[in-house]
Amino acid sequence: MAKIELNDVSLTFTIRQQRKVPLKEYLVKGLFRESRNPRIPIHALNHLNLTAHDGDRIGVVGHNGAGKSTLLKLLAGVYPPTKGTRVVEGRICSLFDIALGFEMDANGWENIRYRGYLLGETPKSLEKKIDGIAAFSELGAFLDVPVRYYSSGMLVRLAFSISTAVSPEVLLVDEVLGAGDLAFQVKARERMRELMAAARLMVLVTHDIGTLEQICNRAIWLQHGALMADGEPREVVAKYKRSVGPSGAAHPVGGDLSDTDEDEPAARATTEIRAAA
Ligand SMILES: Nc1ncnc2c1ncn2[C@@H]1O[C@H](COP(=O)(O)OP(=O)(O)OP(=O)(O)O)[C@@H](O)[C@H]1O
Repeated sequence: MAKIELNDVSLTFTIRQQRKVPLKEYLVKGLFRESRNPRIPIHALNHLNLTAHDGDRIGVVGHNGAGKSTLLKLLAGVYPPTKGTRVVEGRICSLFDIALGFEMDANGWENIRYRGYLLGETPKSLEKKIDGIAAFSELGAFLDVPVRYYSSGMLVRLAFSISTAVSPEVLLVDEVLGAGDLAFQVKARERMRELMAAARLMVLVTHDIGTLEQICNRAIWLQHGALMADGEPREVVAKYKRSVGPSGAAHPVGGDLSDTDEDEPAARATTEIRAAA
């Protein structure tokens, strides 16, 4: 049985206003002082409650920076909640940032093994799947070459072929359908359809409302990290669309930057971005 249970979950990132600066500038400008380089909390998720069970196919909608990807990463266990509790039961398959984390000096075959083990395969179970993974990637002789020499599209092919060879119970997907070239996309879509049908529980982040309404039986709408609506996809999407309005500029993008955070964030991101405060 697969299950997701988020109880009053909040996730706050803390960033610094200044980007990375040379040591000299850091000392001369006194950037070590809190007042000169203040911490800025970004409330990416705000007091979220969500329960999902077998059979739920949840589509997540919301503006840029609403917290959709952060929610997926929290469900996958990449980020712990700053506040509240997260329970996810079932074997998780995460389809986001899939081309990251390869061993660049290892070849394709070796990377299939490394990643397969990370996904919970055993040497025995992987042996049965490895030829299928290689065939799906269509990388042929390139599988003997260190992945450092792959193009970005070839890396995506390999990553997608491995990640989708498992049988997930909880499938977490973030706009992955644009993977690879045109020929690969056709195959990838078919594979995704099979995977989604096989998963017990799915959470899909997408800006493609048509796909969401086709695939999902439930939708949630996030705005500045808060849950605005949860229910039947058409109704939730209609509410989201109404909030955007005909001009398309109903609310500022990004997470909530209001300075009302009382928490010491558990997930402090090291980031070089200059906060657009
Ligand atoms: N690693 C990080 N460090 C600091 N802030 C972050 C980090 N990741 C996300 N954020 C912030 O958290 C907020 C939510 O970001 P998230 O990526 O979850 O949005 P999203 O809804 O997926 O947006 P989009 O539709 O643009 O992909 C944003 O304000 C973003 O700036």
